[in-house]
Amino acid sequence: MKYQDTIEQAESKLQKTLVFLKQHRLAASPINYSVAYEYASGENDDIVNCINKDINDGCIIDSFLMEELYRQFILSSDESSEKVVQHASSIINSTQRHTQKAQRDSGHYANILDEGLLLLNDSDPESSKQVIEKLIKATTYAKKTQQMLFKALQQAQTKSNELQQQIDDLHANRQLDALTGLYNRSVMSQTVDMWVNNDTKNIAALAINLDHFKQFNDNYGMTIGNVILSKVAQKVKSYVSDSGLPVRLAGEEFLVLIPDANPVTAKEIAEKVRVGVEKLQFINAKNKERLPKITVSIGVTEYCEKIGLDGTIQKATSALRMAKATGRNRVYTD
Ligand SMILES: Nc1nc2c(ncn2[C@@H]2O[C@H](COP(=O)(O)OP(=O)(O)OP(=O)(O)O)[C@@H](O)[C@H]2O)c(=O)[nH]1
Repeated sequence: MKYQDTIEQAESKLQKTLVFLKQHRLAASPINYSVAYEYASGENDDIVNCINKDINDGCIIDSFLMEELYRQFILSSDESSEKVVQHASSIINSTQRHTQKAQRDSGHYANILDEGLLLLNDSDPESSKQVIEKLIKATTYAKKTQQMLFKALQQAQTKSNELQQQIDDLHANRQLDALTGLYNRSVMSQTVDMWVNNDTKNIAALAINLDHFKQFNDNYGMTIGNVILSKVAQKVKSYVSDSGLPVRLAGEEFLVLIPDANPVTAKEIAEKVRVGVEKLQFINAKNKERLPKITVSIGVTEYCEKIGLDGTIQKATSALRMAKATGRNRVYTD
């Protein structure tokens, strides 16, 4: 990021950033601050659009969202991509250097060969012997150059495999939420677009939310809360990742989208997830104390093209609210 503001401009943006953080009750952590600054300065359109949309939709601007925006629009475009690009250009430069040297050497070798063949003379064995010796020397040198080139190409191959791995990791990182390993919102939108374009029928939407999680955080702290959140997410994923797309929608809210699942199947899957989470047992690693049961409430609905993904999420969330209102730790289908 590069800012070339005057002191006055920077101060005004700082003020706006602090107001934003205060307004949304966000701690001034480095990540929250960076995203809030980008928003307040209005320079990062992606961040401005996402936050404005969430505000308009009445969504809470929490540190989870800030982290996602940071990873998606600040971190990814700066550090990680830069490292991969640097790595790629070092491979290309090194391979180019070796190839150019090999080209020069083989041109030189061809000249020596041409000249030598012209000078070979049956009637003058002594001069022919000298020519042959020169040719042997040049051949040995050319062989060495080729071996060096071969080695350099092998190294470039190894490096480019590493690079491919880095690119794959980077790609996966951009798709996954760091805490839970579930997919993020941008993968969700892309996947639903793809399903709709392919005429996929019966996309079930399950909105999943941990019950009384605030109380849990208050009693055991955010760090243990984070571990629980991640374990619950893994459990959810274990039931649906073969057939559907598990997404971390917001702080402690997950959404699972399952194509080709009629309402009966969707309800069955939701019930399996609910029971699976209920059965999880957590032990506090520090004092070996057994932690209270964690349960989830689940709202089930069906994707409706007329109202789109946002409308479908709202419908699933309404069903989830009914599951909460009717006692929690239950599945409600609309
Ligand atoms: N540890 C942790 N907590 C989070 C995270 N994201 C959101 N939360 C917490 O989740 C809690 C959600 O609280 P509420 O929306 O009041 O809901 P609840 O206490 O689960 O109550 P019900 O949903 O009505 O059952 C808040 O305390 C948030 O701070 C996160 O990433 N980690």
